[in-house]
Amino acid sequence: MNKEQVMNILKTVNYPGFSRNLVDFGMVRDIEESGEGWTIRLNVVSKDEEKLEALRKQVIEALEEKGEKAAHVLIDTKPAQVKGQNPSGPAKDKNPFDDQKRFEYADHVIAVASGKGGVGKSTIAANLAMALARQGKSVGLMDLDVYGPSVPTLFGVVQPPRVEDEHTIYPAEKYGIQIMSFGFFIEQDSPVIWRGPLVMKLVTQFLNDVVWKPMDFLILDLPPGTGDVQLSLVQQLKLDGAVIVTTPQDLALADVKRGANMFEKVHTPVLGIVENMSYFVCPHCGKESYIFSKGGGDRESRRLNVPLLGRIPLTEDVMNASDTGCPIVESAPDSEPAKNFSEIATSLIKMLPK
Ligand SMILES: Nc1ncnc2c1ncn2[C@@H]1O[C@H](COP(=O)(O)OP(=O)(O)OP(=O)(O)O)[C@@H](O)[C@H]1O
Repeated sequence: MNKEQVMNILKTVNYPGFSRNLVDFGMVRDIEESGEGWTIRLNVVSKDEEKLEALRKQVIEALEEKGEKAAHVLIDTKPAQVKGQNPSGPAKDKNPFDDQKRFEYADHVIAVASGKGGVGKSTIAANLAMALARQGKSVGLMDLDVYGPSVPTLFGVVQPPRVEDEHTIYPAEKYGIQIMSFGFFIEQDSPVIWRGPLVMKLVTQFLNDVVWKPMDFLILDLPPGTGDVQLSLVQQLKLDGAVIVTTPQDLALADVKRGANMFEKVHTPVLGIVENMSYFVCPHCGKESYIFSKGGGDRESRRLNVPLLGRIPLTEDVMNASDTGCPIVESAPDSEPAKNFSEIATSLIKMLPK
């Protein structure tokens, strides 16, 4: 057997919890043969000894199944050196955000964020992408919500991205939007704790190894919250700005401030706030009720001195549209929520001229 054939065997070994193999993840560093058998060197950034041991076992078993012997499976757990990076690390007095890279395939990159989960961030990101597309913009949507990647469901994507090799991945496409999502690569019931070490690797791949068509806007659906994961994600590339999604309750609004602070740390302007589930529209009589509270988004936007880009009502139709894989902007473009999304898109286009 030669190295290429061993590499093919390693392609059958998925990283625990993921539907992607070690080779596609770029974890295989070296394959060598000695009199004793094969020595496989992997690079896996993880401190979870139990998982690393399970991985070693999987590699050994996969080789044995094909009649080959693995003499050593060596796993380097230090982060791999990124090409072109100074090996001694950044100079002490340098601002780390000076290294943020511009994403070369999009004129503008906008992050959609929320201080906490469940406020409808992904619904907003998906409909915003659609609303921009309906105004003639070419759009990509990158779902980086490692905890609950929902973009494939929101768009009803059945055909996942085509992975030609480790460095050639074609994004999925639906309603003219280019789509990449953690959801295409993560097994649904895999423990969240296993996902952490791979987040940055996937983001790097989404940015460098995906064959994107040039686009006007790239929308990032960030994971909810304002912790380290979010911070390191937005550190990866230069954003034009962020849209913070909130609901009108005071508690959710407190998170808006945290979100704004996070973006300030990475020198990213907050383009505005979107208040979701602002009011309830009765499906029978059309009456509007402010079931949470009224005017919270408005107050918060004035306090932070950023625009309130728009309010989206809580309606059955918004939810049903998402559940059936066709965002409301596409399924009912004349509906009130769709019109509100369209106004938000118009504001963003004005804020970010070509
Ligand atoms: N304006 C709305 N009207 C009715 N339902 C909505 C609205 N916005 C979001 N939803 C529903 O609320 C649920 C949560 O929405 P979504 O997944 O977009 O939230 P999220 O903030 O991205 O959540 P996560 O914590 O998973 O990131 C979904 O079932 C969605 O259809």
